[in-house]
Amino acid sequence: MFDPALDCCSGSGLRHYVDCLEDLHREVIHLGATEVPLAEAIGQTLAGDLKAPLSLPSFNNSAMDGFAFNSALVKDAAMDTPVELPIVGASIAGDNAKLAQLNGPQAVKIMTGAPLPQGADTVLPVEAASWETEALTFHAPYPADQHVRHIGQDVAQGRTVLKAGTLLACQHLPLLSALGLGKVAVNQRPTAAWISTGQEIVDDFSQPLKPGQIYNATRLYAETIARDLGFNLRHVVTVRDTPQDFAAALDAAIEGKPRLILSTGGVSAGQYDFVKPVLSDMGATIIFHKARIKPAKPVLFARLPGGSFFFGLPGNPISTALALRAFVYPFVRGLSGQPPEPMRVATLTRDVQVDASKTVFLMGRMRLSDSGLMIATPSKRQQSFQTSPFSESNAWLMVPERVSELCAGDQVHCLHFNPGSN
Ligand SMILES: Nc1nc2c(c(=O)[nH]1)N[C@H]1C(S)=C(S)[C@@H](COP(=O)(O)OP(=O)(O)OC[C@H]3O[C@@H](n4cnc5c(N)ncnc54)[C@H](O)[C@@H]3O)O[C@H]1N2
Ligand code: MOO
Repeated sequence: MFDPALDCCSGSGLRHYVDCLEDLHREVIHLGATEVPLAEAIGQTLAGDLKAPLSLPSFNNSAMDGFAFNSALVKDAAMDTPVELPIVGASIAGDNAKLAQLNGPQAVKIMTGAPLPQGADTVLPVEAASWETEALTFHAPYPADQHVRHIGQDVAQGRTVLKAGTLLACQHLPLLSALGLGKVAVNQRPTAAWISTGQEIVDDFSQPLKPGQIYNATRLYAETIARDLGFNLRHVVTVRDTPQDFAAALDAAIEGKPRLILSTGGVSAGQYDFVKPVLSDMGATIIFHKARIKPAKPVLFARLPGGSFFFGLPGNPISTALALRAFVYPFVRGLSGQPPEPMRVATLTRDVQVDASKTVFLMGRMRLSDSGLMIATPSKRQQSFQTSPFSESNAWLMVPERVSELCAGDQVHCLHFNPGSN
């Protein structure tokens, strides 16, 4: 007999998304900092403020190929009283012989980036100079401080150049490289193990499918998005969906002492949905199971006896992707010492109707309109087995509980698939 209280789709008795986020937040343990080579630090967050160990530039130097001299020497130059400065040498970038020094009325040839000789205060570009091999001739005064790049004009030594928590990206590399920072302290990223479950799942794409089999739609996605979601996937397996196979896979994963173990499938209500009983048998603490959301309703979060955290991601590919983005990512951010992610807001381009009994995440596309407004268009197809609308989308548009309809022009909160793409 149909019992509305047990109706899987009614949402009653399931945990509110916001309560799940609070549960996750409560379990967060800050993993601390680690020093990594600069190139590896990209995509990670700084553990502390980064101070400049040297000034940039670290010496006064020329911004042009030309001649360096002291402007006071030519202050009285005029057409009928020209001033000649003998050219006594050259300052070349990287030539660390002796820093050229000017003694009295002299000039030196100087190359872009070469140190400004002592006694010089200005640079005349070669195209603007009247010169022969031996001397420069001035028929007019020339101002001080032309084409000179001063010590610290980019960065002063000791200055905080990047704040703790900054997500390091490629644009930081020229600065950090110029400062010679070969290693930087970043917040540790959690390590993770991934267990795909299901006897129907085939990982080898060269293998023709037998009746009832399907290719693994989420393993490669997980392996690839892990970096952007802030964790290092170290151990990846696919196992049959029996309690014994899953328990063995879990034991093997635990041996590697990952901070996170993520599995797909087996968390719903069917007879093969063995994840929760296996976890309970091994003494895990189930922190939540099933949320008032769509998709990914059966998502499960637990603490394992050895100290790892476990996420049971629902097996439908789109549910797996949502659970990774909306549950695993906020937790990983916390582990890595980052504050909660501010959600982005966009203007809907069309009306949507949703089930108001749950928080609904819609696949869609966010983009800047021609007028510079962030707009979001939900896909017309939203089923959790549908990988093709997902492939056309770049964000989840979140419609909170108790909202059954949003209209074109309304604001909607969005989670970009790739959190680093802001
Ligand atoms: N009676 C009920 N049935 C279902 C409920 C429910 O509440 N009552 N919830 C549905 C919802 S919602 C979801 S989501 C799924 C989640 O199920 P499981 O996590 O237990 O996952 P499976 O049953 O193992 O698989 C579901 C579906 O996804 C396919 N799958 C699994 N892994 C992969 C993979 N790596 N690549 C591609 N496809 C995958 C699997 O073949 C199934 O079709 O349960 C609903 N059922
Ligand atoms: O939550 Mo399931 O993800 O609706 O298909």
